[in-house]
Amino acid sequence: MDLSASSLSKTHPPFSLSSTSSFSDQLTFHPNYVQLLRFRRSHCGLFLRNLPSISRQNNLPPARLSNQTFDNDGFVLEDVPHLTNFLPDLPSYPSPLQKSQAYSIVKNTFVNPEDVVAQTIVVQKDSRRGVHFRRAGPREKVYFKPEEVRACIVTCGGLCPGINTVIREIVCGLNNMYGVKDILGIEEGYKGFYSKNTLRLTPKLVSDIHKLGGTFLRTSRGGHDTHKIVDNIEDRGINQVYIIGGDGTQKGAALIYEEVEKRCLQVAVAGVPKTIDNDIAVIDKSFGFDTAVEEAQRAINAAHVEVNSVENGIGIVKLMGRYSGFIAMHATLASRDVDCCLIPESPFYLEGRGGLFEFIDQRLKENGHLVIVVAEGAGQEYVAAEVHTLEEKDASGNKLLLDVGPWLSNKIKDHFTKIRKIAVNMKYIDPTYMIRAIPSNASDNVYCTLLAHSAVHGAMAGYSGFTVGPVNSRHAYLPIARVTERPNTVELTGRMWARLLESTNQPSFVASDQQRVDKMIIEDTNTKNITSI
Ligand SMILES: Nc1ncnc2c1ncn2[C@@H]1O[C@H](COP(=O)(O)OP(=O)(O)O)[C@@H](O)[C@H]1O
Ligand SMILES: O=P(O)(O)OC[C@H]1O[C@](O)(COP(=O)(O)O)[C@@H](O)[C@@H]1O
Ligand SMILES: [Mg+2]
Repeated sequence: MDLSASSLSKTHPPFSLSSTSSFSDQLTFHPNYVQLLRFRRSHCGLFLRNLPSISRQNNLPPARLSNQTFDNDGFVLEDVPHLTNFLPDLPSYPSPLQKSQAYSIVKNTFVNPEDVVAQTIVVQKDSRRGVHFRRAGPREKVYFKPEEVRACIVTCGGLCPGINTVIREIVCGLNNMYGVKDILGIEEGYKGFYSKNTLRLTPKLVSDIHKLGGTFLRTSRGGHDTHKIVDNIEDRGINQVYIIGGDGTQKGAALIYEEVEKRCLQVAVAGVPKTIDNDIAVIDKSFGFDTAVEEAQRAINAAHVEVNSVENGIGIVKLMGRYSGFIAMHATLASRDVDCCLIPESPFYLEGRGGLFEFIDQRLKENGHLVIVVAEGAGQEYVAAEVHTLEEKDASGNKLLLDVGPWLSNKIKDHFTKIRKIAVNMKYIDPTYMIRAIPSNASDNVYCTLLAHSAVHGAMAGYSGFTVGPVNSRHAYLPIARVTERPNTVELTGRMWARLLESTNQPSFVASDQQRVDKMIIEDTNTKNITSI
């Protein structure tokens, strides 16, 4: 089975199959597999602007290879687009890596075009083969002459440890592996395409940036205007676009790719997923996450030292995690000093049997102190019920969260001092931005290097409209929609959460039916002041 992009377009020359409607799906049969080709007759040519760029190879309608299915044992390849899908005459060249001193000693310098990465690796004897992604890595043929490449890099959304390493490694990877010299930095996120001058990036300029937190290119939320961005890409003669950002950014990258395809531009659009929350689906984990978990240990440790030194000490540490509690869960598991971890995925309650107050009471009696880790997105519904503010959004349209940390601290303090008449020593720590702003640790640095290089190899090989990331430890090219269609969240029925519950012995807050009924009666009794249950 030959899955190389060129062989697919050779085996099934897309434009020999004509289609008169603007969208039509055609099935073409191959001895080994069924290939679903969706041909989109769109407006190539109508959008051609008066530019000398190498993008205007022809006016043929773009075709998209949406996926291929191995028909007899359930093999599915969720492929990424290739420039030859809509520029079938695009010439290819031998990869400059063939002459690289470093790579010449590698046994297999190039990835076999048929290599794929399985999404599910735990299988049974009779399992269907399931979903696969194209393996990332250098290809024997490239679709850009190094001297004709003008690449650009942009970073969008919130900060995350490791962004600078990714920037550095895209610049150095393009330069050292492929001899690409013309690399531009787009400053301050998507809006920088049309509102800022570019910055010329050289290996020398970026050589030390991996030691710094933040993003060398600065960042922003909002400001995604697909047409203005793609106009700008054309105007500047850019033909490789590297986009580092989270789910919102990757959705924006998909729109940029669609527009590029519509205009038939020879532009490779490569996404590198970034999120400190680890909420990007499909990939094993996001860069900077390890660093964040490690740095969170310092805050948890401080809280533990503080509460261990006083009477009835209660430490609360707030960690990032808008909708996904991965940082809180992993930081808790790693630390073993945490008594209770609250995450957005697991609703909790304060009062009554099995509630947080009862648990705090027990731990104070047993140990004289406790530490709670709370993810910023936890308990939002309770805070909202009491703090009456208008629902606000940031410039990207993300809902602004209410601050659960001070709310929880006050609730606990009030309950123990006013109702239980127990003096507690509350120590509240919010290290969220301090964690996000640090440089990446050693393992994230290596990870960022692999991500950056995968993106560079993919773009040079002519893939476009893809994102990169490890799937079961092997780096792959992923369709952007696959990583943005739903967020990655902590599975409450998974073993990792069970490990956490087992390690803290905190309430699961999943009350049994009887507990629920009892709790409702107690709450009802409290409000109506009825004594009989
Ligand atoms: N659905 C979307 N379509 C296009 N662009 C988007 C979308 N969501 C967000 N963006 C753009 O992506 C950038 C970053 O998005 P944001 O949500 O702030 O961060 P992140 O990428 O980290 O999730 C912003 O410039 C924003 O305008
Ligand atoms: O204050 P800011 O910069 O808007 O960022 C806060 C948000 O950014 C994050 O760190 C990450 O969000 P993104 O991945 O969308 O950038 C969230 O955990 C947090 O809620
Ligand atoms: Mg996001």
